[in-house]
Amino acid sequence: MIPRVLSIAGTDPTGGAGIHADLKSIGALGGYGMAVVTALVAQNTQGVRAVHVPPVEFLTEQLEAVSDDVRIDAVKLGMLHSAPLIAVVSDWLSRTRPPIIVLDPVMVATSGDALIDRRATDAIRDLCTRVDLITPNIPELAVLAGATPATTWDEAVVQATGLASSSGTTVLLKGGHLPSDDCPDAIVTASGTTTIVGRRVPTSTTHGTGCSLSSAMATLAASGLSWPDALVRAKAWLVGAIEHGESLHVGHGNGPVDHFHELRPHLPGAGWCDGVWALTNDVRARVDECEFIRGLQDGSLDQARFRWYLAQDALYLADYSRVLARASALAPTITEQAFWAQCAQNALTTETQLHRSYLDGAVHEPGVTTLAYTNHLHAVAGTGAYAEIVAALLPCFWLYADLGRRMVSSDHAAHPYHDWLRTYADPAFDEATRTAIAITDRAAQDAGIEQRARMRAGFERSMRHELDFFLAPTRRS
Ligand SMILES: Nc1ncnc2c1ncn2[C@@H]1O[C@H](COP(=O)(O)OP(=O)(O)O)[C@@H](O)[C@H]1O
Ligand SMILES: Cc1ncc(COP(=O)(O)O)c(N)n1
Repeated sequence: MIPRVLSIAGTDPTGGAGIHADLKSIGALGGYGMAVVTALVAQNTQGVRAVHVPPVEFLTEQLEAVSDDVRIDAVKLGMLHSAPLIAVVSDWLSRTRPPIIVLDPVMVATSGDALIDRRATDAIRDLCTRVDLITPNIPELAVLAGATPATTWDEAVVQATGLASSSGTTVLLKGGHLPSDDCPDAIVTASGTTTIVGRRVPTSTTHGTGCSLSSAMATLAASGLSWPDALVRAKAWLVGAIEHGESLHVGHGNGPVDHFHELRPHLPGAGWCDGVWALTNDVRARVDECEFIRGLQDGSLDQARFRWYLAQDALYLADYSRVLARASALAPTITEQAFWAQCAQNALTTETQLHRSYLDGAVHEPGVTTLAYTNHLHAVAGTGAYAEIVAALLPCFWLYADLGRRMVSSDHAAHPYHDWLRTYADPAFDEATRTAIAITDRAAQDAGIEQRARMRAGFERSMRHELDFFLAPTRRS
């Protein structure tokens, strides 16, 4: 039988928490999801902006529309914003008596914003006595236990045991908020504790984890699993969802988890590069605005500044070529090895030839900006894996191809920077950039979460060095 699970909760228009997370979790664990909305929340991965609570009579209408028609196997209770809403839900629960009720006593969002009003806390405490499982996080447990937030797992177990005794129900104690390297959870009753160990994923994509876990527990219990067995399954699923959250590229704050990661092993992990490219939009907007780029485009750039830039760029390219050669040395296939070797060669010939035609072979010293960028690339090449090296190399391809494509409309045969503009608008350069992106996407797909975090850091750092490189000619540093 497919369990019919009803979430009674608030909304999250970005789809990561509240009823949206609940419906995804219920579906991911094999249930049929339904939802009654308690509150409309204008929120995203960065925080809560506003909460609108429809009249309580309408909450009753929604609840009855479901229970008049559908046999409900489990209910998950999420954000219950105020005491009158809790009274309506409580009354409906007494009348319909669903076989399984899980209460996630949502009080504060991961962003730190309050999600219930103060008077609702007492009503939640009362509701705890009427459900089968309560899933508080550490701060919520402290409120319900009338204590200060636990700072150790043992202290949290004591508080959870007290809550289980006083409410006469089972508590799912969650270790997410404790400052430890692991991330245990436990099923706690007045008579004992079953701890399920878990590893902590080093990520900020944890928006909606509490919502997701509680609805997963409701679904698994409705499928016949005991609370400890349900927790073992839910936790294995959730840790994977947390690990895959970053590849969704949703939002700039605490991103959501990937509820359906178990459905996707067959799909290519395309899109990693698009995600990090979008994360650097602000840096590239500053590149577009800088005096150097504007002058290059309309031809008004001072020739001396351009020559200074080219001298630095020639020095940069000599080092860039060495790092491209390192990517070639580490490439997993002959095709990729040949691609990077060709790029290393191109950096030394085509582009430095262009420079020689402007620079008359004069010798120059690298500026601090040039050194900072090449030091970064050499550092990645020295210690990083292939995936990290290609991610750090990519901004130089992509930014120039993007600029070349957009600036070509200003080019003409008599443009003072015609050669420069033509080089980067060359379709062959665009093609090489697309290959570099495809290689980096594939490398990201094979990388683990920590390596992807390093790839992202290296990509972002290279992009900031690109911006500095365009700012440097104006400062001559
Ligand atoms: N970084 C993380 N790595 C692995 N599991 C985590 C991480 N953060 C939270 N969890 C798990 O997510 C679930 C929700 O935990 P928690 O953050 O404590 O609650 P809430 O989301 O309600 O604040 C728990 O199972 C917890 O162990
Ligand atoms: C509508 C709603 N309900 C709950 C949460 C808590 O989210 P989390 O699971 O991250 O604590 C939220 N942000 N929004």
